[in-house]
Amino acid sequence: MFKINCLNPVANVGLNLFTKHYEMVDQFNDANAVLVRSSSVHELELPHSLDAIARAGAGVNNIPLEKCAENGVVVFNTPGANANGVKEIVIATLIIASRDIFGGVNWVNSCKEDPEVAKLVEKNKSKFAGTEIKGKKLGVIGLGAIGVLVANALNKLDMEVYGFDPFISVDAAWKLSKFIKQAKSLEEIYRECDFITVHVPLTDSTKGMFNKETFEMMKDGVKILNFSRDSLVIDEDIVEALKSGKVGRYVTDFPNPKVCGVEGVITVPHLGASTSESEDNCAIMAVKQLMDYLENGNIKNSVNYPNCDMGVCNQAGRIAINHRNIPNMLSQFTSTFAKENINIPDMINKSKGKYAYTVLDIESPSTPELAKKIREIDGVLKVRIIK
Ligand SMILES: NC(=O)c1ccc[n+]([C@@H]2O[C@H](COP(=O)([O-])OP(=O)(O)OC[C@H]3O[C@@H](n4cnc5c(N)ncnc54)[C@H](O)[C@@H]3O)[C@@H](O)[C@H]2O)c1
Ligand SMILES: O=C(O)[C@H](O)COP(=O)(O)O
Repeated sequence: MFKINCLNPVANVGLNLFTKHYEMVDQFNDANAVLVRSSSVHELELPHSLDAIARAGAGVNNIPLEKCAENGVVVFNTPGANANGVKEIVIATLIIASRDIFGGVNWVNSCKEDPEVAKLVEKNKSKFAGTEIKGKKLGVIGLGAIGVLVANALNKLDMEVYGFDPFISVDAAWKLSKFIKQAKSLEEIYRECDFITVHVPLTDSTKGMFNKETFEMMKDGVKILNFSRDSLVIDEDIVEALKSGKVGRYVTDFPNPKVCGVEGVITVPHLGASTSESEDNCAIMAVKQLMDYLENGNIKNSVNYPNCDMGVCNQAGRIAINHRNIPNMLSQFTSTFAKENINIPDMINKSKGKYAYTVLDIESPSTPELAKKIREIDGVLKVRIIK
């Protein structure tokens, strides 16, 4: 029986995929696998029972990836599963940011008792006039699952779109419209664009990428959309830039006390992926990935271990080993089986950075004694008996 803990509510359509071999548990400490959305895992102690964490979503900055890898805990996310939800809210708020729609709506609400409201509207509407997005330059930073959809969609709405992503995947490049202009540097985006939308993960290198110096390079009145992560932007600097008029509007999905209520800021309560379609997609993908890992040892869409697919085991035994990516591991594994006179008809070994993963199919059922012998090899982080 596999024990599953949910740190956040996850859509039922995903949870319903768990079979009778799974049990939902309330405690993180009892779990073999955990489903999470944006709750932080950083403060939690990882129990020995824990084999995997699946982030039903894209961003994994709420999970200690290295600590998990060191403990043989595979972390998954669900690439692209909520990208359309984010694309749609970016389009909506980009248009909202180009006109004073919220200002106008709030003003009309404040006139609701006035019987002359219709006349007042016609007299005052010019105060809330804006500009169209057609023909304006949009910079899309990060051309992954979301960035590509955003770039293509807003180009179809007649914006002149510039994309920047030095690490663009082949897959994303295939999906990108030929009408998207390739910016050679971030500076080009900053200098050229009327609107800038950012779709990169929060990492040490992207943290604080929007700051005093970068705002100075931008066009006066530039409108910035952040549906990625709070800490990509230095709050004090953007508040200053809004006050001076350097930045015209700042749309953020990550409200915090420094930006809430500041004039020119449009705060959205982290709604990018909060559509039933995105929530369902993420839950289904996360649960399927967890089940395949727990039942077969296969890894798909992990952010701290390599992908690995051995299919379903049709041998007597299967053993899965999370280990360091260092010399001489494979020979130690195979010689352990050789000493027991156990044949290995099939195996796979993959690595990702400092970590590696090996799955061995063997001609006799795996035993706890065998697993213990493998676990004692220096560099082994976790051993699981799959069969
Ligand atoms: N607001 C929401 O609800 C919501 C929903 C989904 C994702 N997100 C955030 O959006 C981010 C992107 O999501 P995604 O699904 O598109 O991820 P993704 O991994 O498909 O794409 C990220 C892209 O950013 C690029 N990149 C990385 N560093 C870069 C840099 N310094 N400059 C330019 N490009 C860089 C990568 O090459 C990749 O193509 C997530 O990491 C998450 O933080 C937010
Ligand atoms: O990274 C993500 O996928 C988003 O920020 C969505 O987060 P959520 O699942 O908490 O809505």
